[in-house]
This record gives sequence, C-alpha cells and structure tokens, in this order.
Amino acid sequence: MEDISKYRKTKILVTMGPSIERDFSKISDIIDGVRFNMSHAPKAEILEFLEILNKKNISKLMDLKGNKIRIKEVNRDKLFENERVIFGKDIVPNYMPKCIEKGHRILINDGKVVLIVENIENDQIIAKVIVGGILIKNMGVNLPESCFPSTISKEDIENIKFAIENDFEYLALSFVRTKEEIENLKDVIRFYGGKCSVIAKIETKEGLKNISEILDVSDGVMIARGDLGVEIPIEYLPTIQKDIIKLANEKGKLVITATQMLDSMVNNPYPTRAEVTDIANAIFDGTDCLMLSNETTIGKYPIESVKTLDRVSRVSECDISKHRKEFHFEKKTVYAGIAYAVDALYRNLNPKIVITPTTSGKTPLRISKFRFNSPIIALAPTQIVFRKLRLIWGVIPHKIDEIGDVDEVLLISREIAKELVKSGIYIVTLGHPKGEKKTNVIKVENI
Ligand SMILES: Nc1ncnc2c1ncn2[C@@H]1O[C@H](COP(=O)(O)OP(=O)(O)O)[C@@H](O)[C@H]1O
Ligand SMILES: C=C(OP(=O)(O)O)C(=O)O
Ligand SMILES: [K+]
Ligand SMILES: [Mg+2]
Repeated sequence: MEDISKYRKTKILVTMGPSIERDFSKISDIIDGVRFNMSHAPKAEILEFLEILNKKNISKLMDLKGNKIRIKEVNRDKLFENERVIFGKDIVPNYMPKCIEKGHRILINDGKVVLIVENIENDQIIAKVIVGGILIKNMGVNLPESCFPSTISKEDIENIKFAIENDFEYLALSFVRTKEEIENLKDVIRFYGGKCSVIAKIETKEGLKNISEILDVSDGVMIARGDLGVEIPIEYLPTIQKDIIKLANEKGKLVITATQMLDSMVNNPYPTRAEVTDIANAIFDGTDCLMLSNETTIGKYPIESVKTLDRVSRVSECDISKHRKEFHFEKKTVYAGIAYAVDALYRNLNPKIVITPTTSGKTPLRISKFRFNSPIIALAPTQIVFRKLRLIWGVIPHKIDEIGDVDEVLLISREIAKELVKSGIYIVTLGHPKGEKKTNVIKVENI
C-alpha cells in the first residue's frame, strides 16, 4: 500500500464500450469498477478485458437485462405525429407485457418518441403517435403504466453462469419491481455456487414503491436515472435520489448513482456547471459510487470524462464531515452498535485510519456510512471480497491471507499503520474469539 492521501474516497464505475476500450490503459489506474451492460456487451469483449481488470483489482459488475424492453423488429425508420401503428406488428418488442391497456403510454428511445394505446382489437394493440421521431432496432421501450411478469430469462441465466465462472463481484438486475425478483436471482446465484453481490436497479414506479423490501434483500442499489427519468415525471428525480441514498445508507447497503453525470461530455471535452454540481451533490447526499454510461461507451471524450469525475470528486469529498447529516441505522443490531461506537471514537480521537478485518465486507460498509475524513483500511481474506470493497466509499481494500486471532490481527494492523501513518491514533475492529465471523471488539491503538 502506498500513500493514503492518493486514494479517492468516492468510487468511480465506468460502462465498458467502444469509446473507452481503445484507451483503457489510460484510465485503468483511476477507475474502481467496470460495468458490462449485457444489453450491448458481447462476451468476447468481457473475456478480452478480464485479465487486465483482475490484475488491477478493478471490480467487475455485470448488468443483466432483466425486464428491460427493447425494439426487436421494426418495419419503418420514422414515426410521424398522429400516425397509427400496431404495437407487436409494426414495432415488435423483445417481449409483450401482460397487461397493456387502452390509454397506456409507449415511450421509445428514452421517451423521445411517444405513443398512446388507442384501442385493443382482436389482440392487436393500436397506438397513436403523439411525438414522432426516428426508430432503430434495439432502442429501449418504456411502458410506465403496464405491468410485467417477474421472470429471469434464459439469457439472463446464461449470463449469470458466465459471471460466476469469471468471478464477477457484482450482478445488477435491471427493471427490478419486486423483492421476489432479487430473491430469484439470489437463488440462481446460489444454485451455481456464485458469491456475487446483487445490486437492484431502481428504474420503475413499481420498483420505487417496493424499494424498502427490495433493498432488504439486495446488497446494494443503483439509482438508474436514465430509465427512471422516463418512467416517472423527471421533476421528481432529485428528491427520489436523495430518498434512495438515505434509505440505502440507513440499511447499510451500497449505493450507486448512475446516468448523465457528465452527459454533455459525450460531445464536449468539458462539463457544464450543472453537471459538476450534480456530481458534488450526489457525494454530499451520500452516494458510494458514481457511474458513467454514454460518456464512456459512445462518447467522444471518455478519458476526459473519467478524469473530470476524478477531479470533481476529490475536491468535493475532501472535507466531507462538513456535509455530514444526522445518521441512524434502521435496525438496532450489534453490528450497528459497533459502527456507532467507532464513530464516537472517531469524533473524539480523530484517528488517522480505521482498520477493519472483514469476511463479508459488511463491517467496513457500515462504518463507511459515517463518512470519516480518514480512510477505512479493510482487510479481506478472499479475492472476491477484496475486489467488492473497491466500490465502497472511503474504503481502501487490503488483501490478507486469513483473519487470525485478535493478537494476530493487531500485529498485522500495527504493521499496516506504521507503513501508512508515521504517528498517532488508529482504531481496529475485531472479532473475538477467532473464527467468530462477527465484529464485536474495538481496540484503540497508538504509534
Ligand atoms: N459494450 C458495448 N459495445 C458496443 N456498444 C455499446 C456497448 N455498451 C454500450 N454501447 C452503446 O452505448 C449506448 C449507451 O450505453 P448504455 O447506457 O450502457 O446503454 P442503454 O442506454 O442502451 O441502456 C448503447 O445504447 C449502445 O449503443
Ligand atoms: C443505468 C441505467 O440502466 P441502462 O443504462 O442499462 O439503461 C439507467 O437507466 O439509468
Ligand atoms: K442493462
Ligand atoms: Mg436503465
């Protein structure tokens, strides 16, 4: 481990795609995670990057299609206002929702093209074009008023197997509406012997309505502002973002804020004032991770986008305690109690670092919720947890062979502390006795 002041606390996740692939080596030391969007990424692309990602210990997130609807076939390349088309014949989606009804909206290409279901006759869905525009195969379709079956497709299952075989740290599920979908995904992961964490992408009204129970069964959440901004009136996004981040933190879950963080940089080498302010506000709200999509997949300035995110994050986070809000865990557990106690010690003693050995990664995640200016050094005995920790705010993961007894952990911690800080107080969380996979002791140490 090097100089701790070099580490950024806010984590950066980028979507892999043609733009960033060409110059990947220029950002591989800046980013913390890579997302492969299975709606676009070929498996060959993933295989090509596995080696470098693992070498750099970059966290790998596979974004499963889930219930995302896209245009499978289309018999025209443009729609005109007031025109009528048959949804399912002129525009064929990859699958039909169950309960599409008269009056429901059909939104295409992030809501740019708008149709309304005018009539359903002999199973034919006749829709009137309200706002016309271009149609291309594979464009996303949103049906905000219609409901869907909660299934994981055969293709999703193939992708999950592939993710497990290739040691992905995270699996994200698109268009989650109910907790059962996450539970199903977890069953599939368990069935194939996987250890990936599960991220629920919140991008529909129903997902929002069920957010509390969805979060209870997930390891983390992605605020998927792209689709969410189409499925709900866009003016609700800011408060929803704040509410989701707060709830995720109170439940001790990972939170990723995604989409259009630097949208103008798809075409320009510099950001707008509004974008840099949005990045900073997401950090002040308490996001762990910021994600780039179009900026790094099809954008003209992928490197500049990553560097901008890096610079803005560093400046915004540097005195995070100033932006700290009253914070409480939802559940009063031993785990929460330990985290509160570390926070109380932190505020009174101002330690240089906090060291947390962890088997699941949950202890550093919970402690990180208090947003210290000092880093949390998380000691991980497994490769997968080590890399999962890269996406947690303020955490510097450190790989160890195994978590020994209290004396052994204190010895390793002292060596690490000596290397990282010359003198001063540091805090170590511990599990006693050895093998107890629970954090139940805190030691205040001094060099
Ligand atoms: N791995 C990839 N290979 C090729 N093109 C990609 C890849 N990932 C994304 N893209 C392109 O970048 C666009 C934006 O990416 P993303 O935000 O992940 O997808 P979308 O907005 O379609 O859900 C996609 O619509 C697609 O055209
Ligand atoms: C992250 C999102 O999902 P995707 O890019 O897969 O549409 C989003 O909708 O904001
Ligand atoms: K997706
Ligand atoms: Mg989406």
